[in-house]
Amino acid sequence: MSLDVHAVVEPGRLDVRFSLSEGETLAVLGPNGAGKSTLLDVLAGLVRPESAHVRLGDATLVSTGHDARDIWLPPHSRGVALLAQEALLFPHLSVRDNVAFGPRSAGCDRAEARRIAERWLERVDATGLADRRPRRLSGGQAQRVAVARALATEPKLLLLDEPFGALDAGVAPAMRLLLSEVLSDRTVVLVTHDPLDALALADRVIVLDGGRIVEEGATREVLLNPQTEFTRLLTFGLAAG
Ligand SMILES: Nc1ncnc2c1ncn2[C@@H]1O[C@H](COP(=O)(O)OP(=O)(O)OP(=O)(O)O)[C@@H](O)[C@H]1O
Repeated sequence: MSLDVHAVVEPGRLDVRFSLSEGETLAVLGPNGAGKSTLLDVLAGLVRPESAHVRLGDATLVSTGHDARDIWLPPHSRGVALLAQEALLFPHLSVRDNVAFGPRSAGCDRAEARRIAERWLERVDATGLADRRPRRLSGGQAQRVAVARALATEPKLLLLDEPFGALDAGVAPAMRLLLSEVLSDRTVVLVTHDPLDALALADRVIVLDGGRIVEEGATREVLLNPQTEFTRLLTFGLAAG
């Protein structure tokens, strides 16, 4: 689904306008406090902007501050899934039931939800983990299950918040490869501190600072021709590769 965003949250916290075509991945970069998480929270429905117009495909998710007819879709009605830094699996459910939870909540019967869960566990190479409880998973395994859980709901928009942030450096490349496979043709907003994530996964990049977009464009264009000090430092050495 295409995404059109105009959102203003508190003075200086966020003031952005951008569009994303169906099937594109957008990486959001920026220094600490730039507004990256606030942007994801607005899209997920966890923060109410003062003024905003957010459309996902044909659906208006938020329209506030424009006229008397405010629209505010609650998080569960948006078709938006958020994958956070920590896997945040339900500890009392097996891996299979964690992944089946979304399809069940969306109205699938038990057998259908189980089939969907098993298909997604296979996609993320976690079939052998299906009967385990989350406490018996490594960080990398838990994050793969979290990817399956997020995608099993067939979200129209997937939000990724530092998806490798809590993983050991040795595990991150395998996760990056997995995501590059399962994210193709999906509409995705990815917050990251790592330019390699952007290069591997994103079609386009925006750089935020002080809540505003200070650079935007095709991934390579932005990363190889940095216009701000932040991006210059972040990508130092990339051009040589
Ligand atoms: N719950 C909140 N209420 C009010 N202001 C907040 C809240 N959370 C964050 N802020 C402020 O909003 C601004 C943007 O913060 P945000 O967490 O979105 O930045 P970020 O780019 O995600 O940073 P980081 O990389 O450190 O996670 C900051 O000035 C921050 O202090």
